[in-house]
Order: sequence, then structure tokens, then C-alpha cells
Amino acid sequence: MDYSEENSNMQVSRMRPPSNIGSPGKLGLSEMTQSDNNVRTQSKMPQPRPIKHKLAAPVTESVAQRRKVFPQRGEDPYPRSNMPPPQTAQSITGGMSLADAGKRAGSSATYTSSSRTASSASSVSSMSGLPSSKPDFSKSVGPGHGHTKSLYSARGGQLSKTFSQSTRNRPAPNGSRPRSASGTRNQVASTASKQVAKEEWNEEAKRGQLEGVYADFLKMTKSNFDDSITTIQKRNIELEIAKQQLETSNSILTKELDATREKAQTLEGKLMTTTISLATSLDEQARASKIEIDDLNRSHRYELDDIRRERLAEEERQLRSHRDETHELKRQAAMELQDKILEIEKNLESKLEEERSRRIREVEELEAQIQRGGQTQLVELENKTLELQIIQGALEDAKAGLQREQALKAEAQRSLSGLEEKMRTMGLETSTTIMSLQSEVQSQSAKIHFLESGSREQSDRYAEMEASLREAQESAASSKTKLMKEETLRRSLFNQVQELKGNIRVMCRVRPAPSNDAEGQVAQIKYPDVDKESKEVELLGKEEKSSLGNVTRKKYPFTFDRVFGPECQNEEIFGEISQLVQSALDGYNVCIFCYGQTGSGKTHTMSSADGMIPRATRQIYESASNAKEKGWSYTMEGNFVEVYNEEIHDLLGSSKDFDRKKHEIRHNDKQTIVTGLETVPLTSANTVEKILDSAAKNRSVAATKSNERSSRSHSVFILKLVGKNSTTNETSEGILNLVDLAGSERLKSSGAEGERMKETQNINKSLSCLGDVIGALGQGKEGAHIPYRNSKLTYLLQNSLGGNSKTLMFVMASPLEAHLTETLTSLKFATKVHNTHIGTAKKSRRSND
Ligand SMILES: Nc1ncnc2c1ncn2[C@@H]1O[C@H](COP(=O)(O)OP(=O)(O)OP(=O)(O)O)[C@@H](O)[C@H]1O
Repeated sequence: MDYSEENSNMQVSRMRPPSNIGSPGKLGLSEMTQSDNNVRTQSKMPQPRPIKHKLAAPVTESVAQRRKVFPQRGEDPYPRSNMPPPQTAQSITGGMSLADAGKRAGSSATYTSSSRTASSASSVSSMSGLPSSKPDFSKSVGPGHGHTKSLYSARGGQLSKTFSQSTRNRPAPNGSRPRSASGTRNQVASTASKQVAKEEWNEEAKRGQLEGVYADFLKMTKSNFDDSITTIQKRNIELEIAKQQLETSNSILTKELDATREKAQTLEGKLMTTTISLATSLDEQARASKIEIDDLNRSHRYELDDIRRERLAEEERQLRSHRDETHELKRQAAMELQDKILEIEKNLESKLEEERSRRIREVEELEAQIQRGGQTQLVELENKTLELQIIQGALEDAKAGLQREQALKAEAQRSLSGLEEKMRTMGLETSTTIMSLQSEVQSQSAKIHFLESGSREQSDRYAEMEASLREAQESAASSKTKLMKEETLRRSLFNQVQELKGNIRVMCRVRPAPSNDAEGQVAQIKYPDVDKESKEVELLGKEEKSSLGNVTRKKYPFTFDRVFGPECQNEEIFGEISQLVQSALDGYNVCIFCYGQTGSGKTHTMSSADGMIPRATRQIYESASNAKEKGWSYTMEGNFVEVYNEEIHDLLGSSKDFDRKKHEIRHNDKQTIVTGLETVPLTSANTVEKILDSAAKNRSVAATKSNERSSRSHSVFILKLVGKNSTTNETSEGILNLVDLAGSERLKSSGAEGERMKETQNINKSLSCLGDVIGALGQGKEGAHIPYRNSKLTYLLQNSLGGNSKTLMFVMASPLEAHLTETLTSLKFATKVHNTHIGTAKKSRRSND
């Protein structure tokens, strides 16, 4: 390469060539090294191939960073650990500290590789004309690159050595060139300028000198070049070695990479196998787990089912025991209540009885006393009168005697005076006679006096007796009045007892089983308190077989005001209701009805020869006649009707008129009037029997499946009782309704069809209306609507059901197992009625006072 040629194209440097060319110092070598690097780049020296692609980037980054000045890179002068150590800088600056160098240069922020490069490049280019913009290999592999350094350090100490050498050979920064280098250069320049000044005028010499200088410079340059070439060759060798090392390491690394890849593949294979086996085992595990979960679920379900079953059984058991307990408690409470009521009743009854018997006793005693007193007094009076008469007679005799005596006395006195004269004449002989006569006169006078005093005593006694007789008569009159009052009190106390018993009372009667087995088996019916109060009845349901084969029977316990077993006769039953019948006489509206299915014994209880109707009328007659003594006189009249298919028929009329004659029910001033009815006055007890006979003939009887002689209508016997007390001027109006209801069996069990079905429907409708009326009355709301008008039966009984009346219901039960369902239905209905409390009854009684 011809450098002179090259220089001719270059701009002429105004700088004087260094005079000290022949002794190239460290600086010159250093600068050349930099230039050589550039030259090496120009001569297409093989660049060290980046080992890894990743290595290229940090190099560029390093270059870019190095191009920045400190202020651009921040205040930290050593942003990276690969910056040249301060010691190196110090050595470059000739023992001057970096801070000192900065101060001298006037800038503290020019210590950058780029400035160093630019300065060295420009100095070299200005001297050698080499382009300075070529890439600098040393920069790319220099110490500024931490990664590279570390890599190279790892690969071999030689390469590291080369780099450090390269670092050491690097020129100092432009602004802080070392004193030695600049001094040398200045010395050379001043020496040259002195020589030029001396030989200014000697051009030849000057040219020769210049040529010599130039030749020296060339020599120096050449030697410098040679040195540089040697260095470069050495460096080249080093680099070759480094390249070989790098290639070796590259091949090792490639091998390692291959091995690693193989390993990776193997591992991948293994991983795949492991993954597959794992997946398989996981699948198996999942399947096993699923099966296990299924098993667990199933067992859990079974357990749950068991627990649920157990819980249900437990709940049922508890419920049953609770129900039993509740029932027992209720029963006990009811029993206690009933006991209390019974006790109160008994107390009241006993008190009443005591009071009544005491009063009666008193009255009887009084009457007896009066009678006794009167009689004895009369006897006494008679005796006294007799005595008086005797005394009067005696008195008369005494008076006559006295008169006689007086006449005798007068005669005696006359004879005495005659005698005195005689005595006087006769002397002393007659004085004794006179004395005796005087004593006789005195005795006679005393006798007269006595008789006179006895007569006064007798008349005093007579007056006394008359006074006591008057007293006795007055006391008898007051006792009679008291007795009347006692009767009124008795009635009110009796009514109180009735009220305590309840204005709606329910009694149950179980009829006896038929003698033949034709009607089927007898149901199991128990009477738990038959020996005590006879208020309970318990039905045992049909046999039920549980899933475990246990045979059980359901118990149906019921409690009423009284329960009559099959052996009870009508007489005993009437004993219980006779007091209620008495209430009708006392002015109350009384309603007694029999309820129950067909054939359960309603008609037998109510209308048979010794049923409630004949017994009630008989009692009423008796009571009415007894009440006569107490001043009461009664008029009684009866009606007998039937309600059939919501029509009223007069049972005392002609059956032919049933369809022709329409009867209407009217309520007038709390009285019920049924138009067009035959009213029969009850003048004797036997009249009732005639009435019953006539009614029985007329009564609608139809054959049904349930009972061949079943009554298909409700029959109502109405007895009006109007009483008047002539003594107290009181009046009373009571009504006794004795109702024999139609059979209550359900439509389904009756098997009725056609006309019978219509009958059954109507019967059921009116019975259900009766239940509604009782239910509405039981609610006890003042002014509440009571659905009397919903059926003919309830409308007819309007004044005998509720407020102003006393009601008694007989629920009749059949003992047959075939009738168990119907019996239960009847008893349940009766229980509802029994649980109803109807307000206090009021008697229809007026006082004329
Ligand atoms: N307590 C009893 N003692 C004896 N026999 C009875 C008794 N109760 C009912 N009977 C008899 O049972 C049969 C049916 O009785 P009853 O006619 O009184 O039943 P019922 O309920 O009035 O039927 P229906 O609703 O059809 O009028 C009759 O033969 C009756 O004599």
C-alpha cells in the first residue's frame, strides 16, 4: 500500500510532523495498535465467529453504551463491572488520578471508550489516513464486554491475556492525554519548528531536511508498521489460537449441545413414557377412585336410607308416644275436669238435696207441727171447752148452790134472827148452832169464791188457746209461702245444675248385638270406666298387618257425658234425661235427638213403648199434677211431624194429605208455628200412646240395603207446656222436642239408588246442616249468622237449638264390625258436638206481678 498516494488525496494536515519519529514511544504503538485494528478490519481479517447468537447483542449494546458520555449514562462512572479499572486509567494518565485528569481536561465526563476511540482514530487517521469509521474488533471483544470476558476467561487464559494487553495498549482519552505523551510530542514539534526557523531561508536545506524528516518519519512509520505487523501477527496467531480454542470449544459445545439434545430427546421420550404411564396410572387411579367413590356413595346412600328409615321410625315412635302422652294428658285433664265438674255437681246436688230435704223437712215439720199443734190445741181446746163447760156447769151449779145457799143464808139469817130472837129468848142453847151455821156459811162462801176464781182461769186459758190457734194458722200460711219460694229456688238451683252439665250434652248408646250371627261379627268395643262414671268408650279398629307380619288394631277412644253399654235399658237412660224433661215444665225449650246410622237403635230409644217419648210425657203428667199443690196448673198440647225430602208431613194428620198439604214454618215472637198441623191436647198420659201409634203408621218407612225397616225421615215430637201459678201469678212456656233423626249412613255404604238416593242425599244434607248450626252456635259470637234456614229440620228446631234451649244428643252405635266405619263417623260427629259449648239457656217465664 502506498501511503504517500493515499496522503495526497487527504486533506493536508497543518500539524507538524513529530520530530521524534525515530523513537516511537509507547504512545505511538498504542495509537498504531488502534489503527492496526482498523486496518485488520479493512483487510477482511476473519472476525471471530460469535459462539452463540446471543453473544452478538451484548456487543452492540456494549458499543452503544461505550459511546455514551458519563452524563448520558448517569452519574455512576462505572455502570458496568467490565469498565477499565481506575488503576489502569491511572497508569495510562501517567500516575495522575482520574479526577486530576478530568480537572485538567476541563471535563470530568470524557472518560469513554468512544471518546478514546474517536481520539485515537482521528489521530491515526490524521496521520495515516486510515478510515476511522470501521468496526473495531477490539471494541467488540474488549474488556468492556462482561459476557465475552467471562466466556473467554472461561475458555482459556491466553485470550484473556490478549484482551488485557489490548486494553493496556489502548490510547488515553483525548482531553486528558498523559503528560509524557503530549510532552514528547510537543518537544518533537518545538525541535522541528526551531530547525525550520533556522533554515527558513535555505529552501534546499529545508527540503532536504524535510525529506530527511520525512524519510525518518517513513522509517519510523515503517518500523512502527513492522512492529505493528509483528504485534498483529502475534495477535493474529493469538487470535488463531483463540479461534481454534473457540472452534474446539464450539465443537465441544456443539457436541455437548448434541449430547444435550440427545439427552433432551431421551428425556423427552422418557418424559413421554412417564407421562403416558402416569396418565395410564392416573386413569386407572381415577377409575379406581370413581369405583371407590361409587361404592362410598352407595354405602353412604344405604347409610342415609338406614338413618332416614331409623329417623322416620324414631319420629313415628316419638309421635306415637307423644300422641299417646297427649291423649293420656288430655284424657287425664278431661277426667280431672270431669272429676271436678262431677265433684261440683255432686256437691251442688248434695247441697241442693240437703237444702231441699232440709226445707222439705222443715215444711213437713212445720206442717206436722201445725197439724200437731192444731190438733192438740183443738183437743186441748175441746177439753178446755169441755172443762169450761163442766166448770161453767159447776159454776152454774155453784151459782145455783150459792143462790140456794144465799137463799138458805137469807133463810138461815132469817132463821138466825128468829133463832137469835129465840136464843135471846132461849139463851145460850142456840148460840152453838148459830156458830156452826156461820162456819158453814163461811165455808160455803169460800166454795163460791173458789168456784168463781176457777171460772176466770178457765176463760183465760181459753183465750190463750185461741191466740195460739191463730198463731199456728199464721205460721202455716207463712210456711206455705216459704214452700212456694223454696220451689222457685229449687227450680233455679236445678237449672243451675243443668247449666253446669252443659246446655248441649252428648250421650252415647251402644245397642246390643243381635242374637243371631246373621248380621256378622261383633266389633271390639270397650268401656274403660264402666265401674266409675261411664263416660268413655273405645273402639278397636279392624286388624291390620304390618310389613313385619305384626297384627295390630287401631284404638279409637271417645268420651261423652255418658256412655250406655248394650245391657242398658231405656229406663236407665231416661233416668239421665228426666231432669232435662223437667226443665221443659220449668219453662225451657228442650231438644233431645237421636243420631246414628240406620238400625243403630234410634227409634227403639225414642219411640218404642218404653222409649223417651212415652216416658217423658208420663213424667210431665206426674210433675204437672204434683205442681198443682204448688199452685201450678199446666196445659199441654202435642204435634208430631216428619221432615221427609225437605218437606214437612203431619204425622197426626192423614197420610193421604202428605203430598197435598203444604206446611210452612214460621217464627213469631220466639215461638215456632207450623201451619196446618193437627194439635192434640194431652189430657192424660195415655193420649201419648195413641199419638205414637198414629205417627208410627204414617211415618215413612222404606227398605234400604242397610235396614229393612229403616226410617227415611226425621220425626219430631213437639210438646208445648204452658204453666200458670195461681198463687204466685207466674206463667211459664216450655217446649219439649223429641227428635228421631233419619239414618246417617253415607250414600256410598247405603247403596241407595233412585228415590232412595234422593232421600239419602236429603238426609245427609239436613244432618250436615244440623252439624253446621251446632258448630256456629259453638263459636258463641254475638249476633253471628246461624244457618238455620239451610234445612227444614234446623229451621223447624230454630228455637230449640241454641241460646234459649237445652240440647241433648244421643249418638247411637251399632256393635257390629260391619258397621264400624259408620259408627266411627257417627262418634266423630258426636265428639264435635260434644266439644261445642252453647251459651246459657233462658227460660220463658213471666211473672204477672
Ligand atoms: N237397645 C236395644 N235393645 C234391644 N233392641 C234394640 C236396641 N236398639 C235397637 N234394637 C233393635 O234393633 C232394631 C233396629 O233398631 P231401630 O229401628 O231403633 O233403629 P233405628 O236407628 O231407628 O233405624 P232407622 O234409622 O232405620 O230408624 C230394632 O229391631 C230394635 O228393636
